[in-house]
Amino acid sequence: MKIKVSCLQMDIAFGDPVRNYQSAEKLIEKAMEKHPDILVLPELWTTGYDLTRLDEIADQHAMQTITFLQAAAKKHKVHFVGGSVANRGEKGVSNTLLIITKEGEVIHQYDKLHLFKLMDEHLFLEAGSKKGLFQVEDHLFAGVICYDIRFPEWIRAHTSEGAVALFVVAEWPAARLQHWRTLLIARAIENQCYVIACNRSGSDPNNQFAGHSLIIDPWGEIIAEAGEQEDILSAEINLELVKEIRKQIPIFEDRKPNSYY
Ligand SMILES: NC(=O)CCC(=O)C(=O)O
Repeated sequence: MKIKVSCLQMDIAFGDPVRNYQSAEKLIEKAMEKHPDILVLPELWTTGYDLTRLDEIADQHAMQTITFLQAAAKKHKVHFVGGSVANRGEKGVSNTLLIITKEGEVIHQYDKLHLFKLMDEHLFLEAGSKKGLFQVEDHLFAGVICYDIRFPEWIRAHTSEGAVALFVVAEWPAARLQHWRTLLIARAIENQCYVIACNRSGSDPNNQFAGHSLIIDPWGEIIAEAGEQEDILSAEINLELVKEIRKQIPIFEDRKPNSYY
């Protein structure tokens, strides 16, 4: 089964949701020229890391972003791994990944588990606890957020339940571009899954971001990579390849989890 995915590597206006919805709308229109099945947006794309102003700009139950993505999904008949948003709920603000089908149904919301202290997330955000597994047209996928890729056991918790592709949404700084590329390739090889990783471009008052969104096959080969600037990165993924590679080197059968801890 072949699926076309596109990452919207957008520049994010700091603390300005109105501008960011406008930018996203334009990028979505442009991305649809290539007729993708799934569109991916970056982390915290409506606000950026303007965490000190979350009282003003966090999205109440993510409703504004959900409504925006539902309309786009139905208009273009495309599934969304809709990036993450600063989502104000009952217990505070979470960094929430939104999965919306082409029919406009919200099928999963994943709250980032590992909060990144270097960018003050622990001071302003609540950590989640549930996995990012979701199903699109009979395929089991996983969605995680940025710093989560440094935790191989968290990714393995998803692939050992059968996930065949890992979607990563990120605001990853250029200062650690080498980590970004190396970790994503490693997660693809060790889990024998596709990795579709959408980073942002541009800068905010504290960081220059790396761009370099990546689409990596289950053998660890990069099949598409963006540069530093705002861009749309597209590729076709072939989910049969996951089955073939898992058969050739059966790591999921060969694991010895009882000996690991
Ligand atoms: N937004 C993030 O989670 C950034 C993670 C990061 O930069 C890292 O090095 O890890």
